[in-house]
Amino acid sequence: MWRRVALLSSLISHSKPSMHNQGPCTFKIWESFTSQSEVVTPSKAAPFITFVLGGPGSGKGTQCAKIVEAFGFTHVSAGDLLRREIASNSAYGSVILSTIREGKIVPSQVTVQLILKEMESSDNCKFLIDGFPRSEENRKAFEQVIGAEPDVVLFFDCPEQEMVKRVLNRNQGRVDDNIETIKKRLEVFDELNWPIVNYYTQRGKLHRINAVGTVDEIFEKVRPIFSALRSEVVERVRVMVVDRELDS
Ligand SMILES: Nc1ncnc2c1ncn2[C@@H]1O[C@H](COP(=O)(O)OP(=O)(O)O)[C@@H](O)[C@H]1O
Ligand SMILES: O=c1ccn([C@@H]2O[C@H](COP(=O)(O)OP(=O)(O)O)[C@@H](O)[C@H]2O)c(=O)[nH]1
Ligand SMILES: [Mg+2]
Repeated sequence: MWRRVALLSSLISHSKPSMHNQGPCTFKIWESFTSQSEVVTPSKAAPFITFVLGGPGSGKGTQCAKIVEAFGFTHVSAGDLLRREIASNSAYGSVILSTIREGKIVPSQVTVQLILKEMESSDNCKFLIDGFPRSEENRKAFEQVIGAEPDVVLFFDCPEQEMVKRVLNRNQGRVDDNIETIKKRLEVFDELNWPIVNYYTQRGKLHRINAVGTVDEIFEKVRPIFSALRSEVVERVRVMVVDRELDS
């Protein structure tokens, strides 16, 4: 059974009170992390979700900003949420920091809760989830909690050499933008990314984009994907609003 649940995000000790039932895109969350089902049936009244995959420095964040501007999605960067968690001195902060320093993957439970909390605090119905999932375990945890699969998955495919160059020039003061951590991140990416790519390819959801070229050249490959989806997104938003009105 579907039911609206008090938020998983409330499991995070410092989290603010839930904003669910406030925005037009309030959505239903699967009751627990422990659902046994592997493939979860998507709900019509679910937000429109795009996963944005790609190695470190492949241009995920840069392209997300362009998609937000052109198509009005809300950008949810998993990495930014984790860094915010570190900065806020939360209970998980030190574990997250050491995990990021080592180029490893933060436990799904933490990341999924942060993403859901961010989505639930938004009035929007269409989201870009940037830099997530980073493992099959991430993917399963998210899909079980939200009770749906993403609608679209973008994969920015970029040669390692180019990714390393971009990360080393990023200049955002990140603890993981150094050559030692980048090597580890690339190893982790190479080990864990391909099963996710294969899974969504089989499900007909994956768009592989060659991420070499200028930012604008790459966006011209991204734009038609979202242009083609426009009516589907509009319909989803309509269903979500009707659902909320019926619920209230
Ligand atoms: N197509 C591109 N060509 C050259 N540099 C880029 C391109 N796209 C992004 N960058 C730069 O590369 C760095 C990494 O980009 P970013 O969007 O942060 O990647 P990711 O989120 O995948 O790690 C940033 O400094 C960004 O300005
Ligand atoms: O779902 C996620 C997203 C990020 N990270 C951690 O946060 C780091 C930075 O992620 P971000 O997406 O910001 O890096 P980018 O790929 O954009 O360089 C990663 O290397 C991981 O250690 C994670 O564990 N799970
Ligand atoms: Mg990024």
